[in-house]
Amino acid sequence: MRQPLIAGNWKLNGRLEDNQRLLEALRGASSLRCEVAVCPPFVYLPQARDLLAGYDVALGAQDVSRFEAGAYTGEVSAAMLAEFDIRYALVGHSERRRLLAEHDEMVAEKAKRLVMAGIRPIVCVGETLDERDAHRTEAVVLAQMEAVLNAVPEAYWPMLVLAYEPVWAIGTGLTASPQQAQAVHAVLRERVAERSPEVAAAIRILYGGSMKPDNARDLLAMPDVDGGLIGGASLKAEQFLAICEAAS
Ligand SMILES: O=C(CO)COP(=O)(O)O
Repeated sequence: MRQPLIAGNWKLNGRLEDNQRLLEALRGASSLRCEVAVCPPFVYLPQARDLLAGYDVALGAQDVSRFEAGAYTGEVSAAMLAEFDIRYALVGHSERRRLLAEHDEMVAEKAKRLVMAGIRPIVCVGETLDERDAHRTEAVVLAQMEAVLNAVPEAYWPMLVLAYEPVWAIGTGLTASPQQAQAVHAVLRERVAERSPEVAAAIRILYGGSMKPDNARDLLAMPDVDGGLIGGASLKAEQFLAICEAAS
């Protein structure tokens, strides 16, 4: 059985004082049956690590450099993250693909850096509304996923987590229906199965895009939805914890 994972992506939000309240409230998540992770901005990772020490809430970063070290101003490497007990890092979030022109090859390089440093990549894939309307959803998400599978050595595939985040559902209040999400998750898992049935059976595929307490249960009830990547609702302890409970 795949243990559900609920990960909160804070995006570009947070202040020391507000974080403290939120993180203290999230300590309550450590008694739940699902795995819980928070992904604050880089600078707040040490604060989150300190406030969650001794609690079963994992830390994730929102990104990582595709470079190992050197003259890359502003970048944060996988080895640096590994010094801070970081278990997960997002790669390929659609906001970065769109606003910062990240393409599949860069996302794949980042995933490879992470696994080599012992950090589990949460690989985000998802189609835009235009791509969905043009019946290109499957082709888009499969290409995004395969770029990572092709770059990361097979021995490290068990470290991967996938996140299906339809771009049209992120921050819009529109959610993929449970059936829409399930259909894409099943396609992703089938493609992994063609390459490794064992990895396909174990890999967790999260859904992200306006997941809230009132729709989480139905989405998480789908056989191939193994958790959630939560944006807006991860900033409110009550909502985030309610989603974690729905997954437990
Ligand atoms: O992008 C997301 C998580 O990475 C989803 O964001 P929202 O939950 O705010 O739609």
